[in-house]
Amino acid sequence: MSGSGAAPPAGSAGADDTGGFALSGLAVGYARRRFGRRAVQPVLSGLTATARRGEFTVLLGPNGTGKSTLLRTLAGLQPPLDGTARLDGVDLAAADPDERARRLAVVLTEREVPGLLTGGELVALGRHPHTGYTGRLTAADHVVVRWALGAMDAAHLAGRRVAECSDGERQRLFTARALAQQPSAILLDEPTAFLDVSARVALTGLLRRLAREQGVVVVASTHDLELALRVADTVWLLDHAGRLHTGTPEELTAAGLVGTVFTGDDLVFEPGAGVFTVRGERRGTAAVDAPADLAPLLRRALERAGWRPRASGDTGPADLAVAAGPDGYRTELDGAVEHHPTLGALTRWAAEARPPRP
Ligand SMILES: Nc1ncnc2c1ncn2[C@@H]1O[C@H](COP(=O)(O)OP(=O)(O)OP(=O)(O)O)[C@@H](O)[C@H]1O
Repeated sequence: MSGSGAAPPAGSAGADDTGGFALSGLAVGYARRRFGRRAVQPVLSGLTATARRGEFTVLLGPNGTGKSTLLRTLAGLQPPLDGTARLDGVDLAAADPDERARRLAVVLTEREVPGLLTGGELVALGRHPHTGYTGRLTAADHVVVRWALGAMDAAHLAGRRVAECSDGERQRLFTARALAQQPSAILLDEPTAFLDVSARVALTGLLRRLAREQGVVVVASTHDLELALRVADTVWLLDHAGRLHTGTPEELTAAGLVGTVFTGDDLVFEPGAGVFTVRGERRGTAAVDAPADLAPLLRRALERAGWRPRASGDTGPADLAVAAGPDGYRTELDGAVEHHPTLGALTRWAAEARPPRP
């Protein structure tokens, strides 16, 4: 996904700079008729939050907390059980479909694959809210379609059948279709799910740029926590009890909320580094002496082997001392010095070694 140099052609986005999404006392869930009576199954209730224009808002939460249900409700695809969700003051649940399509693009996880369409034709569908009665694309529409394909690094997929694309390629095309729509707001449900690591970073970067440069409201759910905490302007964090916490990534981290919601028996959140580490057996502390480019790798290898590496600059005593040299790695544990020719050999040794008994 390039997107960086290529500015999208001017569209409707950014026309109204007062708005964004506003949730007020919103309740979302499912209602169905059973034995002639309406049975309501709420998933989330009492949600109050905003997603501003020009900001990249990321929706986080453990499995089954209601992220997709919330996004579908914001998209106007299912009615709220209570309260309102407005985009630029317009209640999308009550708006007519054409009006909604001009304002809002949605990229959901569950979608039918239009098998006979080519990638280019699929992306061109994004222009339909703007093409009027005939549905014919103008030269300006084609420019937008080409831009959207290029922004998602999907120009080479323009002539390929969507049915013959991989999951990741399809994800790019559906996202390009949303870009081609040039909406005021884009909602995306797990947009990075099928993408490789560089495409994930590129897509999140593109979404953030779109928000900033075009004044678009972008709300995306993801399980890609570490990346989300790096790129989001605002986080909507759903906890296990269905409460929605909002703030910047640093605010929610400092309040201990990210750690509380996602830390489990095996996973622990390190607020300073903004990363999750696997909690395992702790063998003891390890001091690392290595060049700056090698030290983080060495620390991570030791940590996976069950040691607790000292932070760089911490010169306090440690159970294990590891020093990188030109011929490999020297370890000193309980007075015994050993030499390990490679990082792999050191890691295997560290996983077996035991700290001195107290
Ligand atoms: N069509 C449906 N009818 C009834 N209940 C549903 C329906 N779809 C989802 N649910 C329920 O709503 C709750 C929230 O589901 P939802 O898919 O919104 O969660 P999620 O946070 O997106 O989960 P995940 O992270 O696993 O994708 C779950 O308990 C789920 O079983």
